[in-house]
Amino acid sequence: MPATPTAPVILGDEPGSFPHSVLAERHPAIVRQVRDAFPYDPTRHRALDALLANCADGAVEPLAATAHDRDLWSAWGLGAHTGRSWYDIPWLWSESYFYRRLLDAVGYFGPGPWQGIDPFRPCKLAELDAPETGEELAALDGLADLPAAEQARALLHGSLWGNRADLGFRLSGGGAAAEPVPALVADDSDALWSLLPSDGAGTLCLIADNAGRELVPDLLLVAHLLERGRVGRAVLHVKPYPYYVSDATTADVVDALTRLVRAEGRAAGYGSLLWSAMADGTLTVRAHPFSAGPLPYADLPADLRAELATAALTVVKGDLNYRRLVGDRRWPATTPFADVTAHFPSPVAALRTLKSDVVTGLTPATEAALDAAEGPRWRTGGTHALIQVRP
Ligand SMILES: O=P(O)(O)OC[C@@]1(O)O[C@H](CO)[C@@H](O)[C@@H]1O
Repeated sequence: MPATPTAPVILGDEPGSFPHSVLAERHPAIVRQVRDAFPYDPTRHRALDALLANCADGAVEPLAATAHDRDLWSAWGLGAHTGRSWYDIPWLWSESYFYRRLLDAVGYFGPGPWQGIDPFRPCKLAELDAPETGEELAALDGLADLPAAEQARALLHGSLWGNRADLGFRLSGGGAAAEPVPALVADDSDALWSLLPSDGAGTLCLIADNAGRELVPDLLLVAHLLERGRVGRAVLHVKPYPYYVSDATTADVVDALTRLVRAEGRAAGYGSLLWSAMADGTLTVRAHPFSAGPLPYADLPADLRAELATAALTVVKGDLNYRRLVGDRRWPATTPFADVTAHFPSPVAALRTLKSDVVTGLTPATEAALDAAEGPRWRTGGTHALIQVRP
């Protein structure tokens, strides 16, 4: 195994593959869903219809000359990809740019009356208001009598499996499937805990994924670690604008915290703790432009790299962040996780349910058992999860 392994970058050009289906089916479905979610005006409808026609069959179009982030996207490869089919360029790039174009179509970047209106907010709020969220918060009270290590484990698993609640995934996947066996295809959780300094002074960075029913357990985990003095400070990285349907933005953090403080019992306590932690700087929210960029984390910009380098541990949540962490490539599943994350500036833990083909760090026996039991379905079904750590 070379020190820096490589594998072909995933494109969306293979009919019948999962990436192809996302471009050909999921993206048009998302445009239709967004068009129905708001009483948009004729201009917005025309723009959404144009995107609908373009995204499944057309070529990548440039941003307007006046776009505030045109230089950023140029630096991220827009010039090279303009005019090419959405299917023939890196899938990660196509997907990210699709969401950027969708926000253009709904007028998110303004100027105009739709500026700043998150087209996915109704779905995110519905999740926070769902009875299941209330049940999960109430279940927190039942943890109080457990030994500390078991409480921490339960909250870690809550955050991990919270990743299954992904609205984009549900659009085409039809919801979570039956309980997986084995559920965890890799479990480095002991290594994860060992990375938190015993003096409790370390900084935890959490690169968040989805809002709603994933962000709530993420916040509970952070609150628990702060409350127990396992970490001295936490930094929550969210997206600077709506992305991949349900990805968390600062507004979603506010909604989730509001939901927590209005809950009862322990959930409310954790909500207050986090609210105060934000006020005194113990908990910081960051929304770096790169967080919604189309590139892998190997290409972190210098400022974000330097910031993450100060963390005792960075927890990277979710499927997309996993793809960006290890590189969106056709890795053999047994490629060592440590090799493909060697570029990352701090010790790193990936918490992810499997919703795309990319996977690394499996043992040959685990891969063979999964293939034998399910064929390729285990890779994308969201029924399996992993906790992988590179110290
Ligand atoms: O990052 P998340 O929320 O866990 O998952 C994002 C996701 O639904 O979107 C991609 C396909 O569009 C896949 O990587 C994955 O299935």
